[in-house]
Amino acid sequence: MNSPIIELDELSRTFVVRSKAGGLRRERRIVHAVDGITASITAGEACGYIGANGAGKSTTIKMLTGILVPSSGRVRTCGFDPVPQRRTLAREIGVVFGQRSQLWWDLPLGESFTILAAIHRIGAAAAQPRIDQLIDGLELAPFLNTPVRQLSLGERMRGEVAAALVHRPRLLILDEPTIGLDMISKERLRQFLIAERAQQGTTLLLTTHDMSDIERLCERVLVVDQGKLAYDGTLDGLSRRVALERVLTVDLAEPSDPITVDGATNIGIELGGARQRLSFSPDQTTAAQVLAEVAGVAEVRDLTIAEPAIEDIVRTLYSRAGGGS
Ligand SMILES: Nc1ncnc2c1ncn2[C@@H]1O[C@H](COP(=O)(O)OP(=O)(O)OP(=O)(O)O)[C@@H](O)[C@H]1O
Repeated sequence: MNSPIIELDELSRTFVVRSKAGGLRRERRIVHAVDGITASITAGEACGYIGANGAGKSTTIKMLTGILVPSSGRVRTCGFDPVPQRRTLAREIGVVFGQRSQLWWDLPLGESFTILAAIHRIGAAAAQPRIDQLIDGLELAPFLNTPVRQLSLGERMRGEVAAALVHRPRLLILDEPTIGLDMISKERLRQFLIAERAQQGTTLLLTTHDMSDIERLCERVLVVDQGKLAYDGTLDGLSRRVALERVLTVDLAEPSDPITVDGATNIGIELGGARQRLSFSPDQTTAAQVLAEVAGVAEVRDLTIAEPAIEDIVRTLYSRAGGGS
């Protein structure tokens, strides 16, 4: 359990971007997509890799999986040098890109799994129990004969996860696995991943813009900003450091004067007082407590709770650290 499965040592990747600068002139700009990241992930861990758009997450994953050559520094994945040893590495890892498919679009979903088993040189007798296990865990039985292009996004994503796990990889890398999914599909996928990890001891590395993915799946978070590592630690530690407010929005049966509640600030009245927004710090009170107090003075018809956005977390982390660089 203690050997590192991912080792990044001053890992960097730059891109040269050329853009028009008026007339025939072209400007040459260097983008430091990943800028000296050092981190080590131990076998069996579940890590979230988060950051704003363009922070460098996908570029890191491409280097980890051997798709992209680092400009400098070192990366080892499952003990291999990913680019030269990409084929060997492919037997040890599973990768799911939320935006890209590894399934055969025109083939029935079930056939993709058999083809993938053959690609990984797993005999039919050994592959079938594993495929059945994945079909069962991801509730894929109703779609096995459906061509992939006819699947809904949620069904396809479950298919993608199964495809990435047919060969029992030690490391599963998920790039935005829940993007575009409804709440129920997200939760199903998360529950499966929790169970898979418990049963197989699979290491998870996932990028996401959804903090609930991190809360449910990961005990460790790495925050990347402008290619640099801004935080590496527990989610609790991150929340303590950033301590971002949550916002409870309540729709009331009747318009009301501004409601005041201990430990929360009323930050907005809409619909003539029928909708009110209360901001609170999770360090000081809970959503349930705030809601109970509101319900004590008005009848609540509906409510939503907004979690802090990853963009806000990164911005706050940096402003507290003195701006980063
Ligand atoms: N092939 C490329 N050529 C030029 N620039 C690139 C290339 N790939 C990435 N970049 C730039 O590198 C930076 C990091 O991009 P990357 O895709 O790794 O970010 P990300 O954190 O995955 O973002 P997102 O959350 O939007 O997917 C961005 O500024 C991006 O424009």
